[in-house]
Amino acid sequence: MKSRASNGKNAGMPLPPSAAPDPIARFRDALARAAAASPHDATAAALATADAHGAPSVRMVLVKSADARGFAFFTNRESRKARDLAANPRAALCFHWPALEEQVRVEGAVTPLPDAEADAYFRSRPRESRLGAWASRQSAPLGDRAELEAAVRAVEARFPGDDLPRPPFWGGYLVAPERIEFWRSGPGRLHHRTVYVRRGDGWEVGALQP
Ligand SMILES: Cc1cc2nc3c(=O)[nH]c(=O)nc-3n(C[C@H](O)[C@H](O)[C@H](O)COP(=O)(O)O)c2cc1C
Repeated sequence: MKSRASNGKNAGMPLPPSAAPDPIARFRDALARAAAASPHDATAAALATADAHGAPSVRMVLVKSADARGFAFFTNRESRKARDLAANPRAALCFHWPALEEQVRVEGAVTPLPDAEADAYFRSRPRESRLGAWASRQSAPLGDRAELEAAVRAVEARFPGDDLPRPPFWGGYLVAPERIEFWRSGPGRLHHRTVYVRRGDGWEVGALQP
């Protein structure tokens, strides 16, 4: 079977400036191109964490911002990923944009985002999502679905108005990148890989074999 990423669609296309000194700007450019190229949410990324014993786990998250500080996502702070991050505050993100035949990998240390930022983002979410955040003890075992629906009704009763505050167990995390790799497909699987490694205030840029 021919993989989507092997058809050399990007062959002959000018490479983005591989020596671009700012990988965050390059990421934002790629994200904008991905958002324009496909109806799928381009901010979706696989988030890999590891527990105290180094055992990895991975799941998708939506990366809500990427700037000089890092890549931000929001979640339940008692979830499995949050427990991993408490024990081992490092993570990796992987974005894949099939329409572009591009991938971006990010690795770095993780810190919780300030509560004020989590409050601001939580307020921007639809009421249903805010109710769900309150009702779900994310990653805990679920007896049956009715249990969850009852939890939603209990939250609705507790907060009848539109003013639904952020649950204390819900918040954001920031992955401060130490390494960012841009991959794009090339002909004959001779793909293009450019890696940026944090060096002090700047970035060291290099190429990797495909
Ligand atoms: C496309 C996509 C985006 C998701 N975004 C988030 C997110 O931003 N935050 C979150 O907590 N879970 C998100 N999820 C659910 C997670 O993948 C995961 O099921 C959940 O966070 C529990 O993971 P954990 O038990 O490893 O902590 C998303 C799932 C998908 C498929």
